[in-house]
Amino acid sequence: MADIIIVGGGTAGVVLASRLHQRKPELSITLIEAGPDVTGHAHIANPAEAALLHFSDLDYKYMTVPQKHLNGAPRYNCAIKGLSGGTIINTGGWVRGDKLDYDAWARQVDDDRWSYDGLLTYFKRSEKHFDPNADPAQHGFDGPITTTSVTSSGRKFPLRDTVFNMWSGGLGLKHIADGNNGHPQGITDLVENWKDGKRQIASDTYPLVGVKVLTDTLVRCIILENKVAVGVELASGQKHLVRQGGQVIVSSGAYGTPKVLQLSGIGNPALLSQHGIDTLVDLPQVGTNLFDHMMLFRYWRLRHPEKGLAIGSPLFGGPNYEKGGPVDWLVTAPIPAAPLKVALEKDEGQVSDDHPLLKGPRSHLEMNLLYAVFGAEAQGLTIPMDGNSIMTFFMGCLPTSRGTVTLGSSDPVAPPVIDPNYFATEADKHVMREGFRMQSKVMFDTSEGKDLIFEEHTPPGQAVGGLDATDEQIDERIKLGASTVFHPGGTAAMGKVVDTSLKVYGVKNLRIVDASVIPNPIASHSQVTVYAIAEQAVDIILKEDF
Ligand SMILES: Cc1cc2nc3c(=O)[nH]c(=O)nc-3n(C[C@H](O)[C@H](O)[C@H](O)COP(=O)(O)OP(=O)(O)OC[C@H]3O[C@@H](n4cnc5c(N)ncnc54)[C@H](O)[C@@H]3O)c2cc1C
Repeated sequence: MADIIIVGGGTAGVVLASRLHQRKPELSITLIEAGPDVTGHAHIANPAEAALLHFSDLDYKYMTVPQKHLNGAPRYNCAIKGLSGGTIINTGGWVRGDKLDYDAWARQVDDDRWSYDGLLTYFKRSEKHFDPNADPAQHGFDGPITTTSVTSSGRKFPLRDTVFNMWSGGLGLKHIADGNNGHPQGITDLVENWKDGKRQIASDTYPLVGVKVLTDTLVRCIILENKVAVGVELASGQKHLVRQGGQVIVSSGAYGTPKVLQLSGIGNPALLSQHGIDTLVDLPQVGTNLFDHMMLFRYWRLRHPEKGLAIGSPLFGGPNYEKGGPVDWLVTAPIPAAPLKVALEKDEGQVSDDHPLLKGPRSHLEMNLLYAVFGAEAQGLTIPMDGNSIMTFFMGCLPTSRGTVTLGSSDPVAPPVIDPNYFATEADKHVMREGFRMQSKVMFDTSEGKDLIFEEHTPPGQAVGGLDATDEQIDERIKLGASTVFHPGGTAAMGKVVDTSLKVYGVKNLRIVDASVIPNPIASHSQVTVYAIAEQAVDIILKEDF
């Protein structure tokens, strides 16, 4: 019998298992992962090959239910089945986000361990920061995950200065030297967790030697005896038990964790009974509160592609170009509070100026410009990656739309029913329209943009997205083309499903450690937060229980 069983060997599960073993080798830890060990897989080391993993055997290939506010169309939501989880496919953006979001989280659950300062030790513990001269109060230099910036990798893209001037001239934003110190608003070098241009999956950076790892092993449910977790049952029917006083930790990701809980009889009785599952713990918030970041790509034809400005041109290439993404700058911006307040009031009734999304200013939008084109077919466009075009991206960082993850069946192999309810609120619509307009301004209304861009590739049947685009025209573009940034969270939220020590309410010896515990969206990409949650969980578990 194990001391600890971890369900899900993804990002959080691997960190937990590795660190718990490192800190207390006498603990017997079993890590159970539904997918395979991907060591040596052909398409993983090179980040540029991630596209080949989408819709592969490593992808759960989730589709959402038809999205009411996106023309009734479902959306593809990739999630990875394999030891190391999302780190097998993710884009490597290493983005800590905004201090204010973590501080709001801590205030909401009344526990400073989840504030920015409370998590800082763990942000630092996970990283080996690329700049040895960076502020040691903010950065770690001997953690497992090597980070790199555009500058530190030696990439020098031809449009670097032009694009900087577009963002700063168009939006009035300033350069910031460090975008990962909790104050990201401005224009900063993109930071990624590539090491010499290669992917670092969680199980490479956090070794699992000494941990009992079961791969290709799907957990059906947690075994509860009188509301105490005593082990897990596999889809095969086999059982794995923890010793008395041992612990089960669910780290199955924002889609997998609520599914495992619900299959275990922990959830909303009305929903569980639809699948013949007896409710053992009445916890209706399980699987609610799903949030996700939504984004829109836009595509732009270059005026002078012969200068070799983008991937596909034979002239685009240079020292170290393979060391990271074809991007220079990450841009984080607030939006004006007054019109956002009007939108929020349509959703929530009267709100005060102290509303969490108004006071700050908060980091509402993230944007960048890529010297590449991909994904255009989702908007009905055919744009070859031949160096003639580039693309931009913007993401609404603090969505207020909330959705659900529920069971479609009591069969553990069946996918969960995912309804992110994208674009449901007036506030989200307002923020996305602002993002669209900011990009139009940068591309059409700065001297650098006018020199650079010949025209936008407008999706068929859509109005040209010029400076005078109406709300309705922008909404149509978003309904057609918006998609996930693959940052689901919140489905076993702290304060709703788990307490601030990550313990499931109403159950003994059961914790959750993964993206599902984050109570509200963070203006970041989620891996930094997930690594920090797992690092902090190790301290909490060892202090409180072992
Ligand atoms: C395509 C893509 C691009 C991304 N890009 C970025 C990026 O650039 N930057 C960034 O910060 N973040 C990015 N992310 C998000 C980031 O990778 C995730 O937020 C993070 O990996 C989530 O970690 P997790 O531990 O919560 O879940 P996961 O890493 O998803 O791990 C969950 C694991 O649990 C396993 N599991 C589920 N159910 C069971 C079960 N019943 N039994 C056994 N095992 C089970 C799964 O197979 C999986 O391995 C991206 C994600 C994707 C999919």
